[in-house]
Amino acid sequence: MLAQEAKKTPKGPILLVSPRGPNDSPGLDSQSCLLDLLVSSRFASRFVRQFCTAMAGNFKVCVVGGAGGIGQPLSMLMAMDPNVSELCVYDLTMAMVPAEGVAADLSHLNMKCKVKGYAFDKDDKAIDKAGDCLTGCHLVLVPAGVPRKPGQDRKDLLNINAGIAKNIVEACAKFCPEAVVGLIVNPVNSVVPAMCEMWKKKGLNPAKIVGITTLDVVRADKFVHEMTGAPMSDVSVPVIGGHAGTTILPLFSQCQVGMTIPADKIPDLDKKVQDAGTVVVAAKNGKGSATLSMAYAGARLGKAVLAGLNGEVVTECAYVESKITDLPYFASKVTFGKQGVETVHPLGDLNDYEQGRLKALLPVLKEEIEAGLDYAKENDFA
Ligand SMILES: NC(=O)c1ccc[n+]([C@@H]2O[C@H](COP(=O)([O-])OP(=O)(O)OC[C@H]3O[C@@H](n4cnc5c(N)ncnc54)[C@H](O)[C@@H]3O)[C@@H](O)[C@H]2O)c1
Ligand SMILES: O=C(O)C[C@H](O)C(=O)O
Repeated sequence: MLAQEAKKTPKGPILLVSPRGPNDSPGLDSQSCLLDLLVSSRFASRFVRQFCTAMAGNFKVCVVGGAGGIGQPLSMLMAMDPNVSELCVYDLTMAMVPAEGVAADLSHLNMKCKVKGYAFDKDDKAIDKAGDCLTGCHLVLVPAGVPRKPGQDRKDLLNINAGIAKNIVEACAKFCPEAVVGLIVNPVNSVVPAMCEMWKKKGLNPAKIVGITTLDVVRADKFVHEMTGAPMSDVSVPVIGGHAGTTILPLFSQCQVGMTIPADKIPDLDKKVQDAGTVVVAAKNGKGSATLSMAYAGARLGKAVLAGLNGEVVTECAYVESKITDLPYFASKVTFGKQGVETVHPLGDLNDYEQGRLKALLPVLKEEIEAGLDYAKENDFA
C-alpha cells in the first residue's frame, strides 16, 4: 500500500489524500481538508485565493520545444500554475512560430508569471547559448523532438531525438544541475535511460530525470470512465512499464472502478490504452502526434513536480531509474518531493492477467532500455 497518494479533484488542483492511518484506512490530511472545505464554501472564495497565493511557490520553469505542437499549450498551462513565477519558452529559430512570439502572447495572461522567449539556430549547441534561459530553472520540460508519422514506431525516432535531447540535457547539466528535467521526447523508453546515464556520468542526481508517461494514465482513466460511467474523479488507474506498445501496462485491478470491469473486457481495454497514441498519429495523417492531450498530461506532471518542490507530497506515475523490477528503468507510481523523485513505489498486487502482461513486457522494455544505455556508452555530455 502506498504511504501517500495525490487525488485530482474536479476543481483542478492536486490535493493531498492520506497519509493513510496505521490500519491503511484512507483519510484526508488536515491541509487538504481545509482546502476542500474552503473551496466548497462560496463566501470564502476570496480568502481561498489569498490563502493559495500565500502558499504558492516561485519557481522558474523552461519548456524546451516551447513553440511546438505540445510546447505551446504546455507553456500556457505552466504559465497558469500559481507556483510558476518565471517561464522560459525555448525553441529553434526555424520553429513554426518564433519562441519570442509565443512568449509575448503568453505574457499577457493575467497571471503572476513573467514569460520570456529564447530562439537558437539549429546548429547552435545549447551548452554554448542557453545559459541565460536555463540558469536558475527548477523544472525543465522537454517536448522538443520529432513526432512520428503513420507507420513509424516510437523507436524509429531514437537516432534523431536522442541527439536533440542530448543537446538540451547536457546544457541542463551545466546551467541548472539541480533542476528536475521532465522528458516528453520519444522514444521515452530509450531516451530517458540514455540521458539519465550521461547525467550520472557527470556525477549528478538521477532523481532529477523523469520520463513523462502521464498521458497513458490520462487515457486509461478516460477510457474507464467512458466504459463504466463512473465519475472521472473516482477513476485513477496506475499505468506501469514504459511508454510504447505492449510496454504500457494499465493496472485496472488497482483502481476501485477499474476492478468492476468484467475480466473478458480487459484485454481490449488494455489494447486501447496501448494503441491510443497510434490512433492519434493515424488521425492526424502525417501532421504529427498527440499534442493537446500531451500538453494537458505534461502540465499535470509538471505541476506535481513543482508541488513536490514546494513541500507538498504528490504521487504520479512516471518512468524513472528504478529498482522495483529487474530492469534499471521502469514506470510506476512515484512520489515527488523537494529533491525531485523522492520515492519509487513498488508495483503492488497484480492479478493473473496483469502478471502475464508484465512477464511478456519485460524483455521488450529491456531491449529498448539497452538501446538507450548503448547510446550513453558511446556519448558523453560536454
Ligand atoms: N511522452 C509522451 O507521452 C509523448 C506524447 C506525445 C508526443 N511525444 C513526443 O514529443 C515530441 C514533440 O512532439 P510535438 O508534436 O510537439 O512536435 P513538434 O514538431 O510540433 O514540436 C517540437 C518542437 O521542438 C523544437 N526543437 C527541435 N529540436 C530542438 C532543439 N534542439 N532545441 C530546442 N527545440 C527544438 C522544434 O523546433 C519544435 O518547435 C516528439 O518526440 C513526440 O514523439 C511524447
Ligand atoms: O504516439 C506517439 O508517437 C506520441 C505519444 O507517444 C503518444 O502516446 O501519443
